[in-house]
Amino acid sequence: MILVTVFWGSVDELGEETVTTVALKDVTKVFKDGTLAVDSINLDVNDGEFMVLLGPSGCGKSTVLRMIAGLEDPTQGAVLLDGELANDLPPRDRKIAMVFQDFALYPHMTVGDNIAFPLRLAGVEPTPRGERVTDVASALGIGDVLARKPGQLSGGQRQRVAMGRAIIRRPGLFLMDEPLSNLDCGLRAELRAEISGLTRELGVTTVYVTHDQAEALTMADRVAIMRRGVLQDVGTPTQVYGRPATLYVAAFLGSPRMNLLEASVYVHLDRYVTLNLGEQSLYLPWDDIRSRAVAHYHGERIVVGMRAEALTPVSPDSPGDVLRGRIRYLEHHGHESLAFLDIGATAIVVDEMGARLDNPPEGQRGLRRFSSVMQRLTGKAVEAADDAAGGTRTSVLPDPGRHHRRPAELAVRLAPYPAVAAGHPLAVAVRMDALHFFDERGGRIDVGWR
Ligand SMILES: Nc1ncnc2c1ncn2[C@@H]1O[C@H](COP(=O)(O)OP(=O)(O)OP(=O)(O)O)[C@@H](O)[C@H]1O
Repeated sequence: MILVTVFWGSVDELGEETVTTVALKDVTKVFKDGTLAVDSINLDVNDGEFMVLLGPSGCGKSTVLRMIAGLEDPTQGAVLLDGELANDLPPRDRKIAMVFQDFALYPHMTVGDNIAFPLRLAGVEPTPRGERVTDVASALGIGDVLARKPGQLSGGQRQRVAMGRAIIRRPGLFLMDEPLSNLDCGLRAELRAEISGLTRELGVTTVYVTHDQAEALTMADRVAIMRRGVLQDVGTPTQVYGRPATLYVAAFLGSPRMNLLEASVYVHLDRYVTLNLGEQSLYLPWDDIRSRAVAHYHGERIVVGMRAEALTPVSPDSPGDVLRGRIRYLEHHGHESLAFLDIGATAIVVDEMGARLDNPPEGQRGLRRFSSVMQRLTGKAVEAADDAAGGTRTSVLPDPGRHHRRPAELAVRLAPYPAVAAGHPLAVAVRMDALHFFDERGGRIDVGWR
């Protein structure tokens, strides 16, 4: 573990003020060839925060980072650094340090000279420069390779040198673009702990780009999840994992992936809401506050999400919220096994293009019709439901792209050496409070939205 005991504030090595906060206001980037890379993004990164931009390849993460660095101009919107409009500020005046995926070290210079380079450029005298390099290198665990050239280093060492060069001026804002993606798995895990430890210890604001959810969830104070230029969700790892704002985020985060099942909704007023999954149903009790929000979809299809941790194997005759099926196949992962269960349901597979249930167009009319029936029947209850749904549905507009369906294979966690095998029947208790609900556009159906 890297230990740095000096507190680094918002003044850099040369005593210059540094930037510590970033705000993006309706930032859009359209490239010359017409590619819409970033679509009206709003994001605040707070002082000292470790913000991770997460999303698949091509979703626009690097373009966001490059706009913060000043390497790309936004087509529209404002990039604010410490609250000041920075759209026209050249990169060198932004007081930001950046680390890239390919390290970008000078091959002909020694490690020490590489790390010292920003200080040399700024005219710092050799003696203080040398002392500073020694401090930083020993903090990064590369004190013994200062005389080597980058070509004589391992990938992990090269990445540490790149970090050293970036932090030597004690920046207030640190941008990192997939800094670990060229490293092997074990080293990535080691370095991600080091990087997040180091940046926290330094109190430096960090924006970190990755497509690796494990990196995002373990390192971030907050994660911003992007898809095709659109920001889908922003929150702490617990928030985005525990209450994903969109179907896409639900499908993207977690391993095994969240089970996403198509369900038809039927309301039995004052009793429960039936979630018909095909051959089996789950029942959301009416006194569960979420049933009011789900009830809006009476007669329609929604998506019910359940992570493997919401499912516990039970004996086949167990009462309550239980799904029964047959094991299609097992996957052994050493510390656990996963069983994939045929339960006679339909899975929604969210592909890169998007997710949408092709509800009949009259679906919305059905909803309104149902609401008015509810209103007549219950009066107040509908107002509450309306409030809940209106006030809590996410404002994110997921891209209504395509999805596909296939027979569901419900992922269930089992012990490492389970007593069951493919073909065996299995029953699982469902933790109803751990279910997620999404509408036909991929937006979350919820109450008490964060
Ligand atoms: N200079 C450019 N001209 C045209 N299109 C570009 C340019 N740079 C990037 N793009 C496009 O903009 C979109 C977003 O690219 P960006 O590099 O920001 O994605 P990313 O999420 O960082 O992906 P990756 O993880 O693969 O680096 C992609 O469709 C990409 O092809």
